[in-house]
Amino acid sequence: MNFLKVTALKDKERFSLVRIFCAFKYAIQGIIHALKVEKNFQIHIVCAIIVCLLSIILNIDKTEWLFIIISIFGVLSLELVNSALERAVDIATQEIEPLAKQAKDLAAAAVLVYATMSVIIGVVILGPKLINLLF
Ligand SMILES: Nc1ncnc2c1ncn2[C@@H]1O[C@H](COP(=O)(O)OP(=O)(O)OP(=O)(O)O)[C@@H](O)[C@H]1O
Repeated sequence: MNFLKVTALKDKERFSLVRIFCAFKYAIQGIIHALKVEKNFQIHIVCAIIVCLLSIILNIDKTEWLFIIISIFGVLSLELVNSALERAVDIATQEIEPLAKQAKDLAAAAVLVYATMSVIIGVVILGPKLINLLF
């Protein structure tokens, strides 16, 4: 192991507020980038805002809020991972590759599975209250 690698390793092990701040800054840059260019992420954000507004109007309780929050943040996180994986695959190959297709389809499937669960949670929590309000 050369000197630079040892120094980098030591630096990583050392508690550093600057390093934590930088990691936070890069993560925020990732979110801003996704907000600007990722259509699916933008759609999920709009859906999340609508669900939150409905939840406030329908006055859901604390436990219901926890389920809604876990659903929203879970979908958003998976969407970000999906976008990252798409980029990683695109860097790995520009060719049409069965493995590249599988990697992207599997990542998209992960979002779909979690989003389906989130819709079910939303319907179970908000559905009856919405029906009561409207009829
Ligand atoms: N290199 C590749 N080889 C084979 N199939 C690919 C490859 N790249 C993409 N695909 C297929 O095309 C689909 C769409 O890929 P793309 O990179 O456009 O992502 P996307 O699903 O459009 O994502 P987003 O809309 O979030 O950008 C993938 O799910 C996959 O099935």
